[in-house]
Amino acid sequence: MSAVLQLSNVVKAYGDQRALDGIDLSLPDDSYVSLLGPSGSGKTTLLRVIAGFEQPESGSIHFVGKDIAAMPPHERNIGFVFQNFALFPHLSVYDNIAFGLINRVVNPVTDDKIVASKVRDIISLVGLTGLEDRAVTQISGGQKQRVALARTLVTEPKMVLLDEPLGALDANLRARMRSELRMIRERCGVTFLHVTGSETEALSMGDTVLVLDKARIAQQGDSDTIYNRPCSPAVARFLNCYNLFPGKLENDRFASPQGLLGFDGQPRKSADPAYAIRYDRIAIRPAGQIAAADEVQIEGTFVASEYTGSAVNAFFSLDDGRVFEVEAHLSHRAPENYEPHKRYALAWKREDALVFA
Ligand SMILES: Nc1ncnc2c1ncn2[C@@H]1O[C@H](COP(=O)(O)OP(=O)(O)OP(=O)(O)O)[C@@H](O)[C@H]1O
Repeated sequence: MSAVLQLSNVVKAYGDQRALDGIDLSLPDDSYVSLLGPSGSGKTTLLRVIAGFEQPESGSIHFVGKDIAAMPPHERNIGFVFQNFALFPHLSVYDNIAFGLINRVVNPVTDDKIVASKVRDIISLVGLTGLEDRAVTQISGGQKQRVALARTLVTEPKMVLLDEPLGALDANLRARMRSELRMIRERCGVTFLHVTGSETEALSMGDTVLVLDKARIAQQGDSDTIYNRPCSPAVARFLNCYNLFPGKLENDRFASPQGLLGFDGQPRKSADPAYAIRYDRIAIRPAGQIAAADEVQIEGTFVASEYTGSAVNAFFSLDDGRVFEVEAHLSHRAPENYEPHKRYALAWKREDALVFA
């Protein structure tokens, strides 16, 4: 797959602080890319630099093979969808969508028939047929999101940047719009770069996931790689599905506050040593049970469980006060009841542990 966008060593600073610190990335054409990162990691800044609303201090940006560093935003052919939709409240759905087409600086469309045909195609693409004449103040949050997207797509951009596009929607609608957005993107065949603070959203939506941490790209890969093989403790921590222990390598084991923990395979190089085990790789057994030779086992006191619909998350307190989380998917086993204040053995396979050292 060819690259639609390439950034090389892009630096953007606000005063002494670097919001982007040497970003190298290459985004494939015709794909859904999720951009995930903690608050303040530089996600919005990266979108703004790509769109041309901010000028980087250094580095190059190539879009569809062209250097666009000096090109103003309206000439870039890159669409932008904001979290707050930014619709014109006094205009109808149709007029909001037509506005960008009629008023754009480059190649405005002045023929009413062409405008009508393009707007109607897009309205059908995003599923708003029948609502053309409705005021945008009289439609739902999800419909407003679709108008915002349609208004961008009607200008036929080569790429669309979406900054937390689902952030203003309630949880139910948010989940529905995730698959809608993916479908709309597939139909129009352009690359979407979607900023989100939610790891679930990023992993479920992106063909490619970019993880930004402290102004740098911490990892870029498909969802499966990011989820199963986070490249650093920072990425694992941010994914919110790994228990992490600090410590250091001691021969072929990892010395942690929970004692010496075994693992298979080679540790990944890291300045921040840690032992990581995923929440859903852990078995809960009666305390005192002997672990198998290929397992690692610690003990913890059961605190509480949280039912999430498809899974139950159980929380244990370890001897040093650390909280340890176990996730049981309900498709794998029926939910079990654990006794508060009782000790349990927590076991996992050595091969499932990830070690950074
Ligand atoms: N206009 C500005 N002036 C000064 N500093 C800024 C400006 N915009 C962003 N920053 C700083 O740059 C860093 C990156 O900000 P950015 O908004 O890109 O982060 P983000 O990952 O999008 O965060 P969030 O998820 O909270 O929206 C932050 O430390 C922020 O305080």
